[in-house]
Amino acid sequence: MQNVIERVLVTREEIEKRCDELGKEISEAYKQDKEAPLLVALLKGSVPFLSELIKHIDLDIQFDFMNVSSYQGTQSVGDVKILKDLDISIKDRRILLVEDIVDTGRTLKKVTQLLMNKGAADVKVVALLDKPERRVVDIEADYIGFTIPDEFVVGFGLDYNEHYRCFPYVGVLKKEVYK
Ligand SMILES: O=P(O)(O)OC[C@H]1O[C@H](OP(=O)(O)OP(=O)(O)O)[C@H](O)[C@@H]1O
Ligand code: HPA
Ligand SMILES: [Mg+2]
Repeated sequence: MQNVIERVLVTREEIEKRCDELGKEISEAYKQDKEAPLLVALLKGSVPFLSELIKHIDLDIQFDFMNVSSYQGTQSVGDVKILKDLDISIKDRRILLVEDIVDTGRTLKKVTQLLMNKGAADVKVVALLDKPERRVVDIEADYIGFTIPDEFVVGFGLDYNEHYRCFPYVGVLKKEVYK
């Protein structure tokens, strides 16, 4: 275990197994549609999760990326800025938003509203992690990988100031790293 990690919360094997389950659920939910959903992944944290999840979705899905930023270090700054918009038109498309974590919920709320305003037929959310104790806005993901306690986590896409994203598991960051 890397020495900045206090303890591992979710192992690589648990993530793979859960992505398989989520992929099957999602495939089942959208299988009657004429057109498969467009997965919209939020850069950068959701990239490892998107990569694992799409292996398990048995539909002709497409994916695209948006980049919004809301965190500096371990602090949510409240204001969600759009740094990169979508390339593909989402008018009348069913969207599945792919997130690494729902924490305060501000990012999800803002992006969901934005996609609806652009004319999406429907927006659902799949999140690898959910930290419900930290929520400040009323929003929930439709598909959740793991519910975790109120601790700052890194790995499998999640960073602390752009570090530790590439750990293959999700772990609690030692407080001495950021205090
Ligand atoms: O529920 P919230 O409190 O809004 O927090 C969740 C969001 O914050 C992080 O993004 P960040 O801005 O750190 O971008 P990143 O994915 O590039 O790390 C994370 O990846 C989520 O998108
Ligand atoms: O616990 C977290 N870790 C990394 N990034 C985050 N963005 C929101 N919560 C977290
Ligand atoms: Mg981040």
